[in-house]
Amino acid sequence: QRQTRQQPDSQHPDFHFVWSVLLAAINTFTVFVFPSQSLLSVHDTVAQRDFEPTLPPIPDDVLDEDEDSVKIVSLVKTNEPLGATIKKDKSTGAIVVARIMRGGAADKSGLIHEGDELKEVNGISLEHRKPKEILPLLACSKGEVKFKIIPASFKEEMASNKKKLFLRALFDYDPDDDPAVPCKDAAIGFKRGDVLQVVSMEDDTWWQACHLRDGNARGGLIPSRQKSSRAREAARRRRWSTGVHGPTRPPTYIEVIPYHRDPKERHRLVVLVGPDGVGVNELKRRLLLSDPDHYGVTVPHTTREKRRQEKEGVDYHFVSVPMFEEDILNHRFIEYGRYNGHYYGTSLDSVNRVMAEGKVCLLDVHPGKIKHVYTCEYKPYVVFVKPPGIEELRLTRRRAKFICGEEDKGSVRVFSEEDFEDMISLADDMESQCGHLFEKVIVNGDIAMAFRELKADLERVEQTEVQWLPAEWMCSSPTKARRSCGHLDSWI
Ligand SMILES: Nc1ncnc2c1ncn2[C@@H]1O[C@H](COP(=O)(O)OP(=O)(O)OP(=O)(O)O)[C@@H](O)[C@H]1O
Repeated sequence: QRQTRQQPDSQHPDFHFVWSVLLAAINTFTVFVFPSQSLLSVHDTVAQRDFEPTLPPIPDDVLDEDEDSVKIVSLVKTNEPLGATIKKDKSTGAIVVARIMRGGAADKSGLIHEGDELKEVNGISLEHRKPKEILPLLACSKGEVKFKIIPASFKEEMASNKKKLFLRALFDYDPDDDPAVPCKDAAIGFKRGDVLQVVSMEDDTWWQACHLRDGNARGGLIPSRQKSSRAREAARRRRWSTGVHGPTRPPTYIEVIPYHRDPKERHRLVVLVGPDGVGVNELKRRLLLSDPDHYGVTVPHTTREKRRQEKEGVDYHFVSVPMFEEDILNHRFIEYGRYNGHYYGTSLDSVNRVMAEGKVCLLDVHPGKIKHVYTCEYKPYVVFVKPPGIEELRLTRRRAKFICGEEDKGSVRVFSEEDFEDMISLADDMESQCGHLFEKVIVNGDIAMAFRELKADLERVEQTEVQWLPAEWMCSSPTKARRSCGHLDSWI
């Protein structure tokens, strides 16, 4: 609680304000004004006796105004009129202060302004009332008149907050390498993954944004979505002259919003994706071994017979074909398939089970299946495991063996040159089609280095105070959606 006393304003000698500002958790503040000389002397006596003004209690109902900042203004009625007019806002139906008469009581108090929304008078709600019904309420009140208002200034601030737009860049940008930038000094560079606050989108081709990491950084030019999308499309065409990559536009920015994880909340789901044989399983295995109490993996479902050494719920959930098919129909699988005549699949329930144990669930799926968990419920942190260049693949995988696909009936063999080429080409496809979903890219050259980088990154994510999540996840919650979405498509 903060208390200040203001000296009588020399321009308005008949007014003296005693301000009691109660700062409540939701930015609610209460202002009381006692506008008369006689009241001033009475109050001074009280104040001298008590050594400090006593604070009036916070009205109980103020805290219910979850979303808005409410101001309570108490005016002691004199013979003087308030000196304000009110009207009904046509678009919202709210009662707002239309005019403040110069020199009138409202003007002198400095506490009621044009555009302020009147919510209540003396505890009576003004909702659905016409202005002419409100005037008698004021006329019949005696002594103190208490107004509950939403200040226009706060409404403006809220409106501007709603427009705050944060984007995560999905590509690296260096103005020095961009011949099209109108002024290199006015532009800012960024790396894929950086979060930028967009401050102006007035120009179609060059937006203004600042880096979030540099506190009070100045805004600089960044290529707009339209601009960067075209530039990246052209670059991609230069790399692949054939049209094999289809018409998908390269991702540019994704709209994000801040998220503070409560320690009581579940951990984010960690999704590992990459082309076959790149090392997703190897990295998952190493993570599990490094901290089995902290990391967990899903138990798959299968319709094949249980083998003697296998345990139900540990190696697999063994289920019948009709049960499996029912789960397919009920969309309970993130991914499923048939192998050697049997069904295998990873269910959402198995993910939930690991997460409910308080563990970080490690899930590896085909990138096309990420959509099943791309929600606020799972808040997936998607890591793309990428192969290094072909030289490094040859060097690092000399002794590695991998399990081949269905055609070879699961045989184990060493990598061929063709495997390496396929791995690189598949990784390129994945990146161009799903790159906007990847929050981290790990190049798996040296396995020990890749593992260290992955582990450190996952720890960093857990410890980071503010994480930036795609705004589209929050659209399922109406309150948050109203705050964060609506001004742009979620990924742009
Ligand atoms: N960086 C690396 N250096 C050397 N060998 C590696 C490296 N990463 C993985 N391997 C080896 O490559 C083989 C394939 O790896 P892994 O099984 O993890 O691939 P994967 O991405 O899970 O593919 P799949 O889903 O097809 O099994 C394994 O023998 C693994 O030990």
